[in-house]
Amino acid sequence: MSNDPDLVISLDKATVTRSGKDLIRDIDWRVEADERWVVLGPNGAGKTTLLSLVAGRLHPTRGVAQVLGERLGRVDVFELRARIGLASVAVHDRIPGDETVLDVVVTAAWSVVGRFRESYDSMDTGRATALLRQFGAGDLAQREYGTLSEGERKRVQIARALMTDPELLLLDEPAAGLDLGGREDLVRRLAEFAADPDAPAMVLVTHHVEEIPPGFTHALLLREGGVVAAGPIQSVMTSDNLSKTFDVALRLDRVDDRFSARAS
Ligand SMILES: Nc1ncnc2c1ncn2[C@@H]1O[C@H](COP(=O)(O)OP(=O)(O)OP(=O)(O)O)[C@@H](O)[C@H]1O
Repeated sequence: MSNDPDLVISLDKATVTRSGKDLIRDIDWRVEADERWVVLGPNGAGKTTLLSLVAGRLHPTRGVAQVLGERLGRVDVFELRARIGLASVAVHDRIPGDETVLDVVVTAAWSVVGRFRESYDSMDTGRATALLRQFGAGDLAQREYGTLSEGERKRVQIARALMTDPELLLLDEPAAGLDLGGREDLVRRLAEFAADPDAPAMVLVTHHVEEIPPGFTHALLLREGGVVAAGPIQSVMTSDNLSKTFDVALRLDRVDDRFSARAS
């Protein structure tokens, strides 16, 4: 086991098998504290499975998975999960629709400390409000979560994931379902956040190269449960690698730190 304190994720030949099928297979992956990764791949490639693994929601069937220095399968995942912020549809499904947005964000802290409180600490409320503002959802604090649009919910989920000041932030398709203006606004906010040296290590899953925020440092391309390429974003994000990943001839363009792709 590595003792490198900056190593946030360390997978060695990690494999997750369900119903006789390898959903991800022999994944070797290292993520350091100051890195911001994008995980890209087509439908069914295993992106969500990989994210669930590093979120401590799954154990590897084979191989070794270490997150924040703890080996999955050997550690109390409840404590580990408290150190990880996860924004995903799975989290959304557990949020009651009649809860106010502010409650949705503040209660992330409660579940971590594992105690019930009748009223908020003003520090919690202040932090939640600041996070909602940071991700463009400040005006929504008093709304019922169930009444929000998909794009609005995504912003609230990110604020909730950050409420506990996690050491690792996992974002599952944060821009999915957003309109063009909403996507561009969120990409800009994520880019600003990624540039903050105090921000946690990040892993962002997406299908679309347009959703990669500038400043993201590394990319992992997945196809059929295996890694096509992984490493610094400049060397991994090529037309060749992208074509292999999506199994279609693609041309990748990069302008001002933003990517776009089309069939070639
Ligand atoms: N419990 C399970 N048993 C069998 N197959 C499963 C199970 N869970 C997921 N799969 C399959 O594993 C593959 C990888 O799923 P996963 O959700 O990780 O992919 P993904 O890259 O996130 O896909 P998408 O982009 O469509 O969300 C898919 O083909 C899926 O149908």
